[in-house]
Amino acid sequence: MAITPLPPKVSEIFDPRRWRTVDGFPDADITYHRGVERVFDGEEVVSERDLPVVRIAFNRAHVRNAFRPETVDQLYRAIDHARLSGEIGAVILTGNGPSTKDGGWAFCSGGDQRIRGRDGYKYDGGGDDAAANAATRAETSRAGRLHILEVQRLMRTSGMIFIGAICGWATGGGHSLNVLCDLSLASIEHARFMQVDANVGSFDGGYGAALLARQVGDKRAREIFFLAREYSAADAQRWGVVNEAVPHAELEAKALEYAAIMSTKSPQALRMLKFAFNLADDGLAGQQVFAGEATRLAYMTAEAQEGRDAFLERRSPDWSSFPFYA
Ligand SMILES: CC(C)(COP(=O)(O)OP(=O)(O)OC[C@H]1O[C@@H](n2cnc3c(N)ncnc32)[C@H](O)[C@@H]1OP(=O)(O)O)[C@@H](O)C(=O)NCCC(=O)NCCSC(=O)CCC(=O)c1ccccc1C(=O)O
Repeated sequence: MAITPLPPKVSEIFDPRRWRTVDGFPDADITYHRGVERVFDGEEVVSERDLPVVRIAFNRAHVRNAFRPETVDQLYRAIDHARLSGEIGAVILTGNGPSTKDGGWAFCSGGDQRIRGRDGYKYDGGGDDAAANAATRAETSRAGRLHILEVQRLMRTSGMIFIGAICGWATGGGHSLNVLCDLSLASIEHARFMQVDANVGSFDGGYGAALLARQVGDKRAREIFFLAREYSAADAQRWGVVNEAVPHAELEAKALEYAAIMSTKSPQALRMLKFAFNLADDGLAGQQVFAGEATRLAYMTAEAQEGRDAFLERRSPDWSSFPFYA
């Protein structure tokens, strides 16, 4: 059993003793850690075991954790890595902080407005002029310019449970990411919510608006978008935008507690429940995700295996031992 070095403290409320750095992600715009249980003998770690939880955090505190295309690529890659490992039940999505510039905290303030061009957000070096655009077009079109929406879909279709740990501002696309989280916690002292999309000529008319209306009710969702007024962690809890408002210092510990509780539950049951909650709102895409999992379960039965074996053995399938459940 490997014992890994304690990671650097990436955020004021990040506890290095409870995490290890995930190898292969030397990204600057996000940080990515795997949860561990370490047993200490004084200062010395005597044993360590991986837990089924990861922490993915925006790491651009100087701009209130606004995302640029590179951030979105890195975020997508980390989530996908966790998903494909088959070892992760919960993802804590948060922001590192505070800003060394002014001490401000942010979960995420949405798209980085400094690199927003006429047709979307630009990769580094891709300005609004034709020459720069030509140079970056292939890269840009590969990943998509509003590809935070791809992250939203990945969050929705992955069986992992996303826990938003809202440590500061959640605005614009960051507000939407909180809406997308399956569960959310907000820092009483620092979490602040404001759906500013309409201030800057943007509109998340997908999950960001429709799912919000599911959570807070239609009139309240319209108020949040149309008036773009700031609201607090307490408001967010009262309105159903987050599950709990907790003291800032306890935010990440509480998120880990949620993950630990869920790790005592059946992974299959949690996955099927998540997809069942999503099904109606996601239409046929939601039905496809739910049905995909149902098919996976069916493949594990003797009945489905009889169908496969009969084909491979060039005989008629014998269904006689399988009941008609009704
Ligand atoms: C977040 C604020 C309310 C915080 O206010 P305050 O604490 O007073 O701090 P400031 O002094 O304003 O900011 C500190 C520092 O950070 C810079 N900054 C903050 N936010 C951004 C940002 N989003 N982009 C770039 N830079 C930002 C700010 O300029 C300061 O820098 P200095 O150099 O120190 O001056 C407040 O900052 C604020 O309102 N920020 C802007 C929020 C915003 O407009 N967000 C974008 C909304 S639009 C969006 O997110 C679209 C996203 C998207 O891709 C999308 C597209 C299509 C469909 C769906 C989506 C989707 O929403 O997902």
